[in-house]
Amino acid sequence: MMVTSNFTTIPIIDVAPLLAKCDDPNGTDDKDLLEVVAMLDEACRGVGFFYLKGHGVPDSLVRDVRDSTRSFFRLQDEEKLKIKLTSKSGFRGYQLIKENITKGLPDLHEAIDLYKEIEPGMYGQLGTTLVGSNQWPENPTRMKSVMEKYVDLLKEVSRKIMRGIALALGGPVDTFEQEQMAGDQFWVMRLIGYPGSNSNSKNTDSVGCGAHTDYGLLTLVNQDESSSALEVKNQNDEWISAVPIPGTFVCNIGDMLQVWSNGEYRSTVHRVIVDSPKYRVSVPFFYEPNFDAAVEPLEFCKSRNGGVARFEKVVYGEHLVRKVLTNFVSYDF
Ligand SMILES: N=C(N)NCCCC[C@H](N)C(=O)O
Ligand SMILES: O=C(O)CCC(=O)C(=O)O
Ligand SMILES: [Fe+2]
Repeated sequence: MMVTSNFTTIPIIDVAPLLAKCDDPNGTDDKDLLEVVAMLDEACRGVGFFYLKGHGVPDSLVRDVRDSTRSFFRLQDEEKLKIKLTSKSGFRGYQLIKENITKGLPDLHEAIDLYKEIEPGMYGQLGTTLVGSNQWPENPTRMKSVMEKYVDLLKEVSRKIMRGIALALGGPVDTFEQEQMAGDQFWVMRLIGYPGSNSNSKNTDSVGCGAHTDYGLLTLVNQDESSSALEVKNQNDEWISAVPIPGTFVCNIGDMLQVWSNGEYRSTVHRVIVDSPKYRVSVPFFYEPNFDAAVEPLEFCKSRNGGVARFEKVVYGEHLVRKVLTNFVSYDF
């Protein structure tokens, strides 16, 4: 298939046939499913981003996730800081505007960081930085139950998309469900609020989140419908806007899938530009490999490239912890 990396649009993929049939032992020959697989292959190869349509997550829940996030960020700082993110909280909790840094510059966003629970001793030394449970606010009271329900549904959608991606890469359907890969997958979720800005130029006052790639397998972004802010970089260094499309998630490939696919699928650089006076809420869910997965190019991907590995082996948890430890102005709190 043609690799078109100077994309100017982001494809929309209706994954309903894949979700319906990917767990059925005979379903993977289905014509509609294979059509989705072909579209995934093209999108992951050429763009690294696509809109996920037909995901089956109820719109009321998708909205509730954004609305409860918005109500929390409307509270006074004093209230929000009751669940402050610290090194002692396993980097879980609330961070103020400009406390998160990307490439050395503070980002114009506030956020709550959530991770799958890690109990003391799990993963040995590797797990210590993120040991803990998530911190939930008193208000809105429904936040915890809304988010936990949402995480459960998004994990299942993501597992099925990864089945489609496994087929798209030419591997067995359950490639990523293997015990040592993402059979006991980790997850991350960020509830993010971007303050409105009057800046209409793309200067440092308008960087909601600096240019970066995501760390794991697959990201599903639930963004406000009314503000366009997420931008994706193509190979000509042009920024393509991922305008919100109601009823869809923006979906993109993370660093670990880039490594497993031996670079056939890229973790594409993206950023968030805040140049509208309107407050924007966005909630990315990150579906990740096992915390302790050792990730290296898959044999069936490498073989298409003369058996040459384009990436070195990386342990996902080490990659994540390295990022977390450099993501904050000061984590000595
Ligand atoms: N868990 C994920 N993928 N989070 C993405 C955050 C990207 C911004 C972060 N400050 C950075 O510099 O990476
Ligand atoms: O705010 C967004 O829409 C995306 C944020 C993002 O790229 C991230 O948190 O990794
Ligand atoms: Fe991102």
